[in-house]
Order: sequence, then structure tokens, then C-alpha cells
Amino acid sequence: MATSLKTSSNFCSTQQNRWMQSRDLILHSSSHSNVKQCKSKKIKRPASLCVKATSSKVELDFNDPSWKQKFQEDWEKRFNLPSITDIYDLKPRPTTFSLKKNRTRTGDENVDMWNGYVNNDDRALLKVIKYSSPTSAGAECIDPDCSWVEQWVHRAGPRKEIYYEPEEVKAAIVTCGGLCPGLNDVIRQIVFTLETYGVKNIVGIPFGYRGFFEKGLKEMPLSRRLVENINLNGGSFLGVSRGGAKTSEIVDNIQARRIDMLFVLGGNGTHAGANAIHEECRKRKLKVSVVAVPKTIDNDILLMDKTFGFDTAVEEAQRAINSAYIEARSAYHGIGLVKLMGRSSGFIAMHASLSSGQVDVCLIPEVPFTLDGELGVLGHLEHLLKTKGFCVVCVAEAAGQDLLQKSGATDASGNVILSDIGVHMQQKIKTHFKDIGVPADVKYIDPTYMVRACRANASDAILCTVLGQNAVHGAFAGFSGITSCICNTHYVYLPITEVIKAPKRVNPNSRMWHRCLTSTGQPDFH
Ligand SMILES: Nc1ncnc2c1ncn2[C@@H]1O[C@H](COP(=O)(O)OP(=O)(O)OP(=O)(O)O)[C@@H](O)[C@H]1O
Ligand SMILES: O=P(O)(O)OC[C@H]1O[C@](O)(CO)[C@@H](O)[C@@H]1O
Ligand SMILES: [Mg+2]
Repeated sequence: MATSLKTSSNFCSTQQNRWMQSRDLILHSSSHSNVKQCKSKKIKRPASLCVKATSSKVELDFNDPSWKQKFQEDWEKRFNLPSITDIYDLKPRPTTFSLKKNRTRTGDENVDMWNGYVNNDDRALLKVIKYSSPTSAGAECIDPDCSWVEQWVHRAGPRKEIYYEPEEVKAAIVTCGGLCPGLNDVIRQIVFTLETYGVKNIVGIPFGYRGFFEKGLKEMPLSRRLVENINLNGGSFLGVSRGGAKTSEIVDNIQARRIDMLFVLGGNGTHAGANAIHEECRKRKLKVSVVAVPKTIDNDILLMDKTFGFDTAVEEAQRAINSAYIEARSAYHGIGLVKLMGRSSGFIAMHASLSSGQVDVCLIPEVPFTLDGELGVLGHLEHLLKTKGFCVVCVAEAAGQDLLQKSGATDASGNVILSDIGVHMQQKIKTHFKDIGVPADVKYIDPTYMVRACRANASDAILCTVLGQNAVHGAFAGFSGITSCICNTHYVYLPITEVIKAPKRVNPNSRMWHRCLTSTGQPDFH
């Protein structure tokens, strides 16, 4: 396969990018499917794309009849799951995770064939829509004709054979980054599942990656009895932290503590850290499985349907919007303004606006806007006060950063600290209506930590259960450097490298954003 793929990215040209921009639907999809457009010097028409592989950039020539096959071979390579068997010649043993007791005797002779395990060759389809044109809403295209190409990913779940002796395993769990509903549900399910396999030595690492190197932070022994009820509360039973991740020190500590399996719960940053730990373990030839579970209220991790905690955050955010609506509706010329979290993506704002049905203006970082001027937000608010008497605005915390002075500061993990768009808008709205002599009663709600410090709702609790259990199955199957997630409604494992390439963002050409616009009735603000 390698010989059939060129590995140059030099052909990517600005000219070709212009072609891409004129077909901006493809441009958007390109970031999602990690496909970069480029121009082959040999080809006149814009029919060549650069496909960025994990470690190299691979160019595909769409005039070559076998381009699909080449794309798929590259895809297979990129989505192959790293395993401890890549570095060790290991013999598997039959699993200790028994499903037999759940089997019903039906008299059907096939029942003896049934085993309930997932085969390593099982796959789930990542994309199920066949777009007939790059201009179709939300189209995700690989080639200029938007051809259908199967993109398979590895199915998650228990395997019939495992690569660890459960009695000898020491498993550790760590929760990193900011809080998120469902952390305790995942911890609990990991412990339950490990015990079902027969693992006796399970520990929690306190306060994120910090727990690996901060003196005085001791690991916490975990058991079913101890974690049985932790899902009844929000937060993390183990504590969380940002910053301070030094991979080599962490791996020294993993070695010193003789940890065989590490379960890492966190967002983009945590996943990058987990992958670095996995790589370092591999470099040192350690038989350690590092398995991540994607957590973040922001829902900004690539390729997956959603991260756990997102649904709950949306539900909580919706309550804030409802309060803003009630305040605005009850005041003379009331304007309710709600700022919602989302470091680089507007998913919470978009979904909470959609679910509440009470928002007139939704502002997200992916869609630029102006406040002043004929087409600005303020003019539209004037119109809303005139026509319906009140209005509700929902703004994502990362929206409109171009309108504000940059703080230049970063948090302990290196994430940019955003300027406060909520406070800025509150002041701008007040000043604007004062200046034009129209009374306006502005009620500003910033629910920040309330949307993430709560207990998981029912749908998140189920997602956490499945992801937590699958994380353990993945580790016993010998995989490492993977994440346990949901793609296209199916539970799968993805290599971490594929999900940390960029933060996932709302596609302004997607049906969902257009549904949001239909719901709010807002015009373009620029
Ligand atoms: N590129 C990286 N390589 C190694 N470790 C990292 C990297 N980025 C972040 N980390 C570490 O991962 C941990 C969590 O990162 P971060 O604070 O960005 O939260 P996150 O996992 O992205 O979750 P959240 O959604 O709450 O922001 C921190 O301890 C941080 O030091
Ligand atoms: O104040 P903290 O804990 O650093 O986290 C704030 C950030 O964390 C998140 O909740 C999750 O990434 C973001 O929405 C928000 O920007
Ligand atoms: Mg992050």
C-alpha cells in the first residue's frame, strides 16, 4: 500500500484552496474528515486531494481508478487500533468475562454457536449518508464528485480472548481537565467491569495527572462497595486538575506503581496526554494498556456523536434559558441574555437554544457576527422589542472574541483564557438602548459551573455505562492508545491520534445549525 501512495504535501496550493472555498461545503467537510485539498501539477482540473495520514500526508489522484482503494487502505492504517501485541509476542487466554449465564435456552441449535463476544474483525460504519453533490447540506466529501466511500471503524466490546491475567492486573483510573457530569458513572462502571473480569487491585489516581507526580497525593483503592453510589453525585470522586502533565514523570510513576491498565477520563488535552503516555510506555516496552473515555460538556472531540456530559450540560443550560425567558417575558422591554460554556465550539449554545425553543438570537464562535450597524445584533434586538416586546439571546463563551481585547492569558493546561463576551454584550445592549432612548430591561444570566457540576441525566448515565464497560473490554483485548466512544449510534474504539487532530466545531453549513436558525428566526449578523 505504501508504495502506491505518494507522500508529498507540496502540491497543496492556495489556488486550489480557493477552489475549495468556492465550494465551502467541501472545505468544511475537509477539516472533519481530515482531508486536505491540493493541486497536482500534472492535472489541469481540480481533481486531486491531499489525505493527511497519521504520520504522513498522502496524495490521492482522483483520475486514478483505484483511488478509493488507496483511500481505504490508508484509512485502515490510520484507524488500526494500537495493541500491546504490536510490541510483545503474547499468547491470549480465554476471557474471564463470562456471558454464559445470560444465555437463554431456546431449543434453537444455533444457541450453542452464540457467544456474545465481539469479533476483532467486526466494524461499524462511520458515515452513513451518501451525498449526491458537494453542495448537499452538510456534505462531507473526499473527492470533488463527493463519491461514496466506506469508512469503517472498530467495534467495541468484550472479546473472547484476553491478554492479561485478571488476578495479576493492577488497574488505575484518573479523571482530568474540568468537571463534567457522568465522571462518577464512568469510574463506577470501570470498577464494576474490572471486578467482573476478576481484577482485585484497582486504584484511583487523585486530582488528574497531578496525582502521578505531586508528593503527598496517594492512590485510592477502589472496589464495587466503595463506588456503588458515587453516581448519585456530580463531580469526580477522584478529583480533577489541569496542567502539570510531564509524560516521562507520569510513566516513571506508572512503572513504580506497577500499573498494567490506565483508564483516562478527559477531553482533548487529556487525550493528548493519554496518547503521550501510551507512546512513552511503548518506547519503554512496558506492557501497559492506556484507554481513554471522552469526557467534555463542550462536545468538541472529533468523529464521535457526542461526549458524555454534553446532554446533561444542555439540559441544565436550558433551565438558565428558561429563567432568562421568564424574566424577559415578564419585564417591560425585557432582554434575557445567557452565556453558555464551550471553549472553542458552540455546541452547548446551539443545542440549548434548539431544545428550549425560547431563544431569538443564538451566537456561536463558528459564525462571526457584528453588534453594531445595520446588520448587527443590536439592531435586531431593537426590532424584536418593537415587534414582540421582549427577547432572549444565547451566546457561547467563545463567540465574538474578535470583538474583544484578548487577555493573552492561558490556564495551567495552556488553554487560552477567553475574554468575557457575556459581560461585554450586557454592557453594549444597555448602552445602545440608552443611547437611542428606548427603555430596555436587561437580565444577564451566566450559569457557568452549574451546567457541569451536576449529576448525569438518564441518557448520559447510559452512555457512561457503555463507554466505561467498553474501556475495560478494550484494555483486556490488549488495545492501548485508544478511546471508547459512540460513532453513528454504534459503540466503537478509535485510535486517540485520530480524535485529537483538532477540536470539533459546529459546521455552519450543517442542517443542525440551519435548524437552529429556523427556530430562532434570526437573520445573518454581518
Ligand atoms: N498536548 C498535551 N500533551 C500532554 N498532556 C496534555 C496536553 N494537553 C493537555 N494535557 C494535559 O491534560 C490534562 C487536561 O487538559 P485540559 O486542561 O486541556 O482539559 P481537557 O482534557 O481538554 O478537558 P476539558 O474539556 O475540561 O477542557 C492537563 O493535566 C494537561 O496538562
Ligand atoms: O474554569 P475551568 O475549570 O478551567 O474550565 C472552564 C472550561 O472548561 C469547560 O467547561 C470544558 O472544557 C469549558 O466549557 C470552559 O471553557
Ligand atoms: Mg480541552
